[in-house]
This record gives sequence, structure tokens and C-alpha cells, in this order.
Amino acid sequence: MSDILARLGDQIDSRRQSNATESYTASLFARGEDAILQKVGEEAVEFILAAKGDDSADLVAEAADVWFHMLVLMSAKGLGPADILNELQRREGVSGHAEKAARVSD
Ligand SMILES: N=c1c2ncn([C@@H]3O[C@H](COP(=O)(O)OP(=O)(O)OP(=O)(O)O)[C@@H](O)[C@H]3O)c2ncn1[C@@H]1O[C@H](COP(=O)(O)O)[C@@H](O)[C@H]1O
Repeated sequence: MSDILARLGDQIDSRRQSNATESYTASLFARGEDAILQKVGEEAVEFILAAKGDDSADLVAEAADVWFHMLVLMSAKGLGPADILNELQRREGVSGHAEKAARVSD
């Protein structure tokens, strides 16, 4: 399932060299990091609003928009989906409560 994320991450990275008029991703890179951050924020709000409704397809579409724009931001920072997946894998099996308790006692 993570193959699509890897392919999308590679495609996003490759769009750094693309023409902004032909590629939406390239147009985001051209607008700069603050514009990408703004899009992540807008998409997150749209995701929350969709979650308050009852349209599952709309919620899934908005979630995909959040993931895509997050990956564009990560690419701008030299990071990609593998970094997120590795972090989730590192956390796998560790209770969130236990992890937080260990953090607080540090
Ligand atoms: N997954 C996506 C993807 N998800 C969302 N979007 C675009 O994200 C934009 C968000 O829509 P909005 O309505 O919120 O934004 P907007 O109002 O149109 O844009 P703004 O003027 O507000 O910036 C739309 O243009 C969507 O098409 C995406 N654009 C591209 N991809 C992937 O990226 C690949 C490369 O795309 P290009 O860079 O466009 O070739 C594609 O093949 C896809 O795999």
C-alpha cells in the first residue's frame, strides 16, 4: 500500500525541475514554502469541515489533499514519505500513553 506513497514522493521531488504552468506541484514550489504551508493549513481546515459532515467520499478526498500537500512540504524540506513511514514503524507497538509517560519522566 505504501508503494503509491513512494511513487508520489518521487514524482513530487521530480516536479522541482518542472514548469509551473504545466505542473501544479511545480507551481507550489515556485510560490515558496510559506505558500505551501498556507495550502497545508487550508486543506487541513477543509478536512476538518468534511469530517463534520456525513459524506465519506468527500472526507477521503480531503484527506488525500492533506496528504498530498504535506508531502509537497516535506519535499521542500528534503524529506519524503519514507521518513514518515519509518517514524510510524518506529512507534509501532508502543502505547501512546506509555510513550508520553516516558517522555514526561525524562
Ligand atoms: N495527488 C495530487 C493532488 N491532490 C490534489 N492536487 C491538486 O491540489 C489542488 C488543490 O485544490 P484546491 O481547490 O484546494 O486549490 P486551488 O484553489 O485550485 O489552488 P490555489 O489557487 O488555492 O492554490 C488542486 O489543483 C488539485 O488538483 C493534486 N495535484 C497533484 N497530485 C499528484 O501529483 C502528481 C503531479 O501533479 P502535477 O504536478 O500537477 O503534474 C499527479 O500525477 C498526482 O499524482
